[in-house]
Amino acid sequence: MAVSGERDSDGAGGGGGPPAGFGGELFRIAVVPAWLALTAVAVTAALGVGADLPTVVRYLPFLASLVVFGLPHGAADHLAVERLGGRRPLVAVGAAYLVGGALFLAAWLAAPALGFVSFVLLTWYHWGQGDLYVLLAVGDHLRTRGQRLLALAVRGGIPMVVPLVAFPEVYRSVAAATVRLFDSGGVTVTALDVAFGPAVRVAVGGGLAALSLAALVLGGVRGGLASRGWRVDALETGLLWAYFLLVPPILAVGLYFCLWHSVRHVVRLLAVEDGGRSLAPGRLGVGLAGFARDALPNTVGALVVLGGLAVLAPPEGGFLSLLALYLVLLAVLTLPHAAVVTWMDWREGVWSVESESAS
Ligand SMILES: CC1=C(/C=C/C(C)=C/C=C/C(C)=C/C=O)C(C)(C)CCC1
Ligand SMILES: [Fe+2]
Repeated sequence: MAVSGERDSDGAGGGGGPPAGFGGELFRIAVVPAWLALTAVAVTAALGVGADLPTVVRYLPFLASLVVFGLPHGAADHLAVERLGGRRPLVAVGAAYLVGGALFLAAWLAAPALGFVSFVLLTWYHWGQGDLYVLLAVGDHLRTRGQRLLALAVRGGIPMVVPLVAFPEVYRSVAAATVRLFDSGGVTVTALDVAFGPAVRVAVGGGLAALSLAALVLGGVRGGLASRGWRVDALETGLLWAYFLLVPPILAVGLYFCLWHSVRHVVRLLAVEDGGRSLAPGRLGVGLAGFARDALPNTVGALVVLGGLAVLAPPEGGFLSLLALYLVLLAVLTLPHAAVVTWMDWREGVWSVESESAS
């Protein structure tokens, strides 16, 4: 695996990578179950079963994410930094959350439409980096930094762009609801209207499709079509495209957030914690219980911040407006969380390649 092997003694930006054997455990625990779940939902949607799904069902994954995997997945960031040998983790991570979160909130207050766009771009980066780590753990077809950047762009882009291509009305209503929290006149959402028109949708959808193909062609050339990494990549890229094209987006993004992105991150944290011992068969329950304990205080803290946000930007009532409020919370938390994960990536050697001459 491209970033596997022993972690450097100081680990600083070195070619550490996921602990040995992590790829196999990650695959068994986090990767395959998510494939099965998302495939089942996509097939159900394709068959038209559940076309008239009650509204509440579409919102259920986001509701569940308040306590299961979603919101808690970032709540142990300070421990991850500590376990990877970062100095003064509580102070550093606490400051990142306070300063980063406050800055992002200020941006939402000053320019809500810009806040929404920045949030989508931030999620694009963060969900892309999450998948890049997993791809490096399960295979070795991403040999160069350029390929890794491309993989990040494709994997983060699918959940953010494909719903815009397939369900522009829902996308627009989510954007409008977040903007309305801060601007009751609703004037500023019209600034985004061009993004929901056919020209932009065809351009970004076509662009992402081209990037997806380019990433897979490059990966196939470098790693070989029979390599495990390439096969996983190709299967996941195809699955995610189909899933986000078919499944109503609030349901699709909510399920992806809980079952795909967050589960992968939690498994990464467990691997970092004890070199993957708690991922062994029969020990997972103990590992997950430990994670739940670690994440509990900050998850409760995040829920308190959600209450504070509700006072600052009162939702209108109704599921959409409540989701909008929750998305603002996620935005404010994701900026520092993505910064922490970027540090973890650097520490674990995600961007170090054996020889750039190979690129
Ligand atoms: C709900 C939803 C959207 C946005 C969701 C986002 C941006 C979620 C981000 C969550 C994060 C960053 C979680 C932490 O890892 C879209 C695509 C605009 C439209 C469809 C419905
Ligand atoms: Fe995350």
